[in-house]
Amino acid sequence: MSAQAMLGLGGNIGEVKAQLADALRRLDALDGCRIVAVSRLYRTPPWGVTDQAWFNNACAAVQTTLTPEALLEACLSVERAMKRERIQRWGPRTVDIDLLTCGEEQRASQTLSLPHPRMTERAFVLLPLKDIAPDLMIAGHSVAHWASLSQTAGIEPIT
Ligand SMILES: Nc1nc2nc(S)n(CCO)c2c(=O)[nH]1
Repeated sequence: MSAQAMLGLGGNIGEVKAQLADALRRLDALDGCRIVAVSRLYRTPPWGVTDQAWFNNACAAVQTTLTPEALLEACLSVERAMKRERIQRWGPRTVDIDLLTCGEEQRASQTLSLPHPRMTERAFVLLPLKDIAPDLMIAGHSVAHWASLSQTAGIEPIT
């Protein structure tokens, strides 16, 4: 059984563009995962902890035969392989991979919430996601609609 999942990728330490490209290559190389679309890269103001460097963000679509739980573990394994350090919650990071959606799956556990609970509030997710899935429905509205409501001040595509 195959489904399309959406990932949010970001970072604000180091050569982020190269790091995100490496993360996507690693995901694409995993059994049961195939990257089928990647958004432009965006420069975005930090959300959450605001006194930190601006981020680079992108979104990717993955065709996958993995369960949501296995896909989450695959994303965490790529972060570990790239030595992503979790220093401070919502603080600076080299590379971060968020599982946003996985087909029509819904989850609400300690380890996994699907769709991602904050994705409709985050312009750094919605703008890249609109590049590749503008008509994806989240909580009754399209990604394009959520993006039109989001605070996009200062967010620019880099690529
Ligand atoms: N602009 C921006 N702000 C963020 N705050 C957090 S936490 N993160 C990590 C994503 O969960 C980001 C991010 O990727 N981009």
